[in-house]
Amino acid sequence: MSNPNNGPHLGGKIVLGKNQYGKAENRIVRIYRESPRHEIRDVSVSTCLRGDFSAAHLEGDQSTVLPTDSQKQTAFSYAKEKGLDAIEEYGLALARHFVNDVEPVEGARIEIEEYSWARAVVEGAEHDHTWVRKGEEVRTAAVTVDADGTWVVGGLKDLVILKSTGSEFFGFLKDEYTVLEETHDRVMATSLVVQWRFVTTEVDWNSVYTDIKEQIVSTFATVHSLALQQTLYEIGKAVLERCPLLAEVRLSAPNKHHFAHDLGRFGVENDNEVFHAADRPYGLIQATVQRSDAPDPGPAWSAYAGWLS
Ligand SMILES: O=c1[nH]c(=O)c2[nH]c(=O)[nH]c2[nH]1
Repeated sequence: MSNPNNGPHLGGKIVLGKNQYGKAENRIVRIYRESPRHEIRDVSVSTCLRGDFSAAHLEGDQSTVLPTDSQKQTAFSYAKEKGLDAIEEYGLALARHFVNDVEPVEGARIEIEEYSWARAVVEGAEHDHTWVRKGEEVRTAAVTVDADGTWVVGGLKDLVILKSTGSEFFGFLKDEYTVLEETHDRVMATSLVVQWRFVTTEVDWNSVYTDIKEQIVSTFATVHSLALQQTLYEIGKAVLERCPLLAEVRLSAPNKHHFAHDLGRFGVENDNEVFHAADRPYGLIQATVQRSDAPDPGPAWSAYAGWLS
């Protein structure tokens, strides 16, 4: 085909680049019903296999391809066989299985989200087998296993948090387009995504998770914020100080702007009491906080969903 452009014409050989495949977002609910007081776990599990799958791409030869359906079936069966308590532990079991027991698989990544449920309170008592969905945050885990090692990243997302004072934003750089007014008292709100990289798999996953979440919330509340950037750094620092098993914390925070609404037009005073909660656009502030001696992250952050974007 002729190239109508005057730019460079490339004639190199076409080759297959990086590739991976798996079953995304298996929605698995596990009920523990050994006693009348049932337990529930509710997760979304994505499996992803890495290795030499070039024959499938180049020749349509499936002899090394473990179907994504088999990966899905394994994820469901492991919810019974291995149990589904800490999502990090369950992810480790799945990843190790694919790498150790399925011959062509050189690496596996398991990404999990957990949706939490609280026992319904009926006539003043917690019910044995009815729950209401907790909306507070989604717990996350990403486990990678390959020939070079094992990496576990824990985390949470959708933690919507707001403070009604204790936040300022002033002294910022100004140019001819700057109209933003300085403030010494504003609402600060965000929906936090925080991920933390472990340096070991010898972890009491659930209690560490509880500690980290508590630290995130208390740091957000108690740091007098001069910017969301500073708050993120302080959260990352406090989490690392609290948990020596972590090398690195990554944070992403949309600045959910709350603009004091102009009531002066109606002769009504608005002393930081009535706000327009704007949903977009939003500032998006992201930061990594790590120890100076953090080991190399390897493929810890090499995500499955969104990998090609
Ligand atoms: O905490 C903030 N950081 C910014 O970088 C920024 N930019 C902005 O307009 N408002 C804010 N707030």
